[in-house]
Amino acid sequence: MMDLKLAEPALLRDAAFVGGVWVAGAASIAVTNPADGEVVGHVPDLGEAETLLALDAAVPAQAAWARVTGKGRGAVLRRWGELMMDHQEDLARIMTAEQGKPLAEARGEVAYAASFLEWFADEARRITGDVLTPHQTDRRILVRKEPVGIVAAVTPWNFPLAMITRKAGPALAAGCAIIIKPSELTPLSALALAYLGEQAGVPAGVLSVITGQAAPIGNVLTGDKRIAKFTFTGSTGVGKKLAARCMETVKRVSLELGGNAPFIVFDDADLDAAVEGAIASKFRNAGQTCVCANRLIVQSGIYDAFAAALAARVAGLKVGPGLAGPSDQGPLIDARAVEKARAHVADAVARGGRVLTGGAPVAGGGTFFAPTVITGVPADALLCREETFGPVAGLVRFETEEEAIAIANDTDAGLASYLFTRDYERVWRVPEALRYGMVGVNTGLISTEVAPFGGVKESGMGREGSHYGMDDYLNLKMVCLAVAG
Ligand SMILES: NC(=O)c1ccc[n+]([C@@H]2O[C@H](COP(=O)([O-])OP(=O)(O)OC[C@H]3O[C@@H](n4cnc5c(N)ncnc54)[C@H](O)[C@@H]3O)[C@@H](O)[C@H]2O)c1
Ligand SMILES: O=C[C@H](O)CS(=O)(=O)O
Repeated sequence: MMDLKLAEPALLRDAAFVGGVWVAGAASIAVTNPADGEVVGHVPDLGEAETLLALDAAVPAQAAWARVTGKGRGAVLRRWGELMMDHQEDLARIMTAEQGKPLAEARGEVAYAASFLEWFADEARRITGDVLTPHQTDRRILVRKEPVGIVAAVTPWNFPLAMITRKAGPALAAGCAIIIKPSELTPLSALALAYLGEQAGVPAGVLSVITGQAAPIGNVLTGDKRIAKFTFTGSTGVGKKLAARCMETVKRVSLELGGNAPFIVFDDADLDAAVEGAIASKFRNAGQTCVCANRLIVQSGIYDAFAAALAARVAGLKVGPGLAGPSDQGPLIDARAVEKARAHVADAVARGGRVLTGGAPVAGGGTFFAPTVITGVPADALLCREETFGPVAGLVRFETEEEAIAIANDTDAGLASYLFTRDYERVWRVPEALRYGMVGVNTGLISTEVAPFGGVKESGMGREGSHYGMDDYLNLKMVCLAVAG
């Protein structure tokens, strides 16, 4: 088993957090490092029974938590975020070991994840309602905002901490309780987060983290009527299936699903800025982010210069295990991810694409794939139709702005999109024409706790982060009072 060299070894948990109790369970699941297959730790293989225990504990705990003042709830969230930053290095080492991202990226994610707890610590005291102008002189109308109740959350492996705090932050700020099923690939980060939440003063039952087989746990989280809201971050296919099941008990549902981001470079773009933006957007987390540039759509006049400059930068990216020293890119999460990247490259080449750099798995073990640039990619290649979720940049050529927008919008996804131009009218015109939840203009990095994150079309519903992020965890209650006229 790996020695993570943690300053606080207790952060590496081998038990799940069920209703305020650390539960070991009969069987366990090994968590392995994608860089070399070494065992990082073990977590309990829990199921329906333990999920019901968490839910039984959540019912009274949530009622009590909702009676705490917003200021009181905010103080616990703020302390939780502070403890995350106090343990930033340990949390980053656990994350890199189980997910693979370079240590510098993992440190960044710890800070990004903590920023949601800090943000929603403040939102907790700003939950306000309305007093409306009545329709009759003998009536008074109020609108209250109340916590939805018990929340179930299912989260992915690619951002093992941030995708949890982006939900737990607003949920606890609103006065909800939350039961989280993290990805079976990265449960150790989630359990370390729960350990710090307990230390921060999150009451027993308000937070549970259940590890184990997805289906039996998910059946309770999507089917039990005591759960008022279900929030999912993950692939579009799984999200659709789970959301459908939630409708049997008409739960509130928010979905953060897959993307297929266009990255449009116009002739008038700043070439260096566009190349750096493409590196930041395409190759962060080895291309395994939902907002990665998935199609680089480049105008003819700048195409060759952009392709050459991008390929030169990509060829210089250092690939290696995240805990073995500085690197720009770690392994992909598993062999299936490597195969998907390989298939997308093969399809693009079969359709006339030319590999300028990379194009294949890196020899020598682990699930490393060389950062890749391919030119001459047709807009209907697999690379453009599917979310690659790997370090492969395919360049599509276009002539006119109308053509670029048509190519960009030709997908069922609608999460993130990007454009690089120095034409100030185009800066307004093109974002208005793009059918996406988010648009980056002259930047490849758009994610922040202060802005609403989310998609349209089949990329999901609801928003996470910003004051908008509270809406999914609050119900509106109208009160109509008869008073003497
Ligand atoms: N929009 C966003 O904010 C966002 C953020 C991160 C990742 N994603 C998307 O997530 C995907 C990658 O993450 P992934 O591979 O973990 O996705 P995934 O859908 O395979 O898994 C996501 C979660 O769902 C769980 N799950 C799978 N089947 C289940 C079932 N039957 N019942 C209950 N839970 C079940 C998994 O265990 C995991 O915890 C990509 O498509 C990416 O775009 C989107
Ligand atoms: O993968 C999706 C995440 O939301 C990525 S980000 O760090 O929020 O951009």
